[in-house]
Amino acid sequence: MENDKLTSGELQDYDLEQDENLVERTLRPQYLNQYIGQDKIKEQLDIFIKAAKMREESLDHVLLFGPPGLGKTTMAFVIANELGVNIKQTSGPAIEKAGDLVAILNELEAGDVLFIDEIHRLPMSVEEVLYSAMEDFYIDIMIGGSDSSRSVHLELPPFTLIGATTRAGMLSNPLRARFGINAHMAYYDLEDLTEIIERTADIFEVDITGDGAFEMARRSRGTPRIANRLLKRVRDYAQIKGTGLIDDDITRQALTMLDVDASGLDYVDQKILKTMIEMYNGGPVGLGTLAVNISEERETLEDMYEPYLIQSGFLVRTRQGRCATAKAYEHFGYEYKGD
Ligand SMILES: Nc1ncnc2c1ncn2[C@@H]1O[C@H](COP(=O)(O)OP(=O)(O)OP(=O)(O)O)[C@@H](O)[C@H]1O
Ligand SMILES: [Mg+2]
Repeated sequence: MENDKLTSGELQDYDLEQDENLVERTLRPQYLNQYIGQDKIKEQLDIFIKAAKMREESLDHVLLFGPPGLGKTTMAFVIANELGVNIKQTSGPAIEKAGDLVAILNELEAGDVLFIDEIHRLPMSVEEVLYSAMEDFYIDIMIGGSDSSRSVHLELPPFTLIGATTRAGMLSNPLRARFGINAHMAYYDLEDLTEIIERTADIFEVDITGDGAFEMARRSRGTPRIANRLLKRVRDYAQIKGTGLIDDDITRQALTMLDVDASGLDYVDQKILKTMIEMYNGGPVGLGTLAVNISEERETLEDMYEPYLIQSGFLVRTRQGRCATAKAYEHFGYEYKGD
């Protein structure tokens, strides 16, 4: 160890990050039967995986799409475990040029999984190399300078590409068409979220009542990552303000302190809806205008906030823009004059 070369600050950051990664890894389900919810996707994958293994072929390419924190990365690792193969993980923005992708592809062994997160952010020149790799397991690469450049044909072992994206709409048609299996991840229902929270509590060895888990599930925006994060914070609260036991009462107190309201709307969700109601008469208002008003990136609103607000009936998308619904008015105690 060359600790003397690190300042204590650097060392501390490093340790914290390791710690966080470790927690994340222990929380991740490893196999399909440990993965809670998304029943339809699990049922399909189970069949396709078994069939591919029986034929000793690589699994068809899989596209996972859905809002952040629903378990896409987790699912990619589960698929590789079920197949009993290695998984290599990278992301769209990390692959800057075709050569980067060639280097990654070159290391794959037959049947391996290549997981590309945020696949909608692949540069076009890289995407084009992926087409033949996905379809026929070869790539043609240009090597040498401008005068002496020639094309080299490289055969690849059969592999499974798993792409994850929060925005299926941003994927080009040729890329999308090359995925044989499309899995649209949905927000989790209360029953599944309660189970996820109870599972995580079990791993953390904290005591939680059924009512406590349910109350937390109600406020988790249908998202396992949020559920796990709330659990960590409520655990802290229960330890300091209570006996350590997490029940519905402690959960409500802790989440009120965290500005998570009874419908699971966080500070930004609340700000979006209140801005629409108070400043724009409930809409229609354009997404860009909203983003400026609440000082968030437009993309963040579209990927992280809007889908849940739509799904839970607080917001609708119209041709003219976004509108707050009667449910949103009622939620904040405003009188609804629309419809
Ligand atoms: N079905 C599930 N059962 C139990 N825990 C889950 C499940 N799905 C996700 N989780 C947990 O939720 C967290 C987030 O999952 P994950 O990182 O896979 O989400 P993601 O969809 O890849 O998010 P992002 O789009 O931000 O990359 C992880 O800690 C994971 O352990
Ligand atoms: Mg992920």
